[in-house]
Amino acid sequence: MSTLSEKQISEKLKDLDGWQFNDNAIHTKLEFEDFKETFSIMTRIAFEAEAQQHHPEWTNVYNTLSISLTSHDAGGVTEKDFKMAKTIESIIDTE
Ligand SMILES: C[C@H](O)[C@H](O)[C@H]1CNC2=NC(N)=NC(=O)C2=N1
Repeated sequence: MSTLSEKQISEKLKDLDGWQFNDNAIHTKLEFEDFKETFSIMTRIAFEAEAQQHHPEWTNVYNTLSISLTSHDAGGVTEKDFKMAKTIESIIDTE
């Protein structure tokens, strides 16, 4: 899959709340009630990531979760990253 241009990325970011582009990836930082809720969401994201064969780079500290998405195979941001970001948003919205 081919990488998106910076212009395409900023257009697509308009459909996503709280995501930014820098360092060749799209990023968000989320905050939840407590560790249990955060890790439960991470588990759901993990199953979806496996299904899409597209895995986040992430850091969890207690109730915060920082996520970066990039397509290593392609060397930049692709549609796969936006698909995963949308999936993450839909998982969060059902909480
Ligand atoms: C073979 C396998 O599908 C690839 O290595 C996948 C796995 N998960 C991946 N996840 C992410 N975020 N980027 C990739 O380029 C990627 N490649």
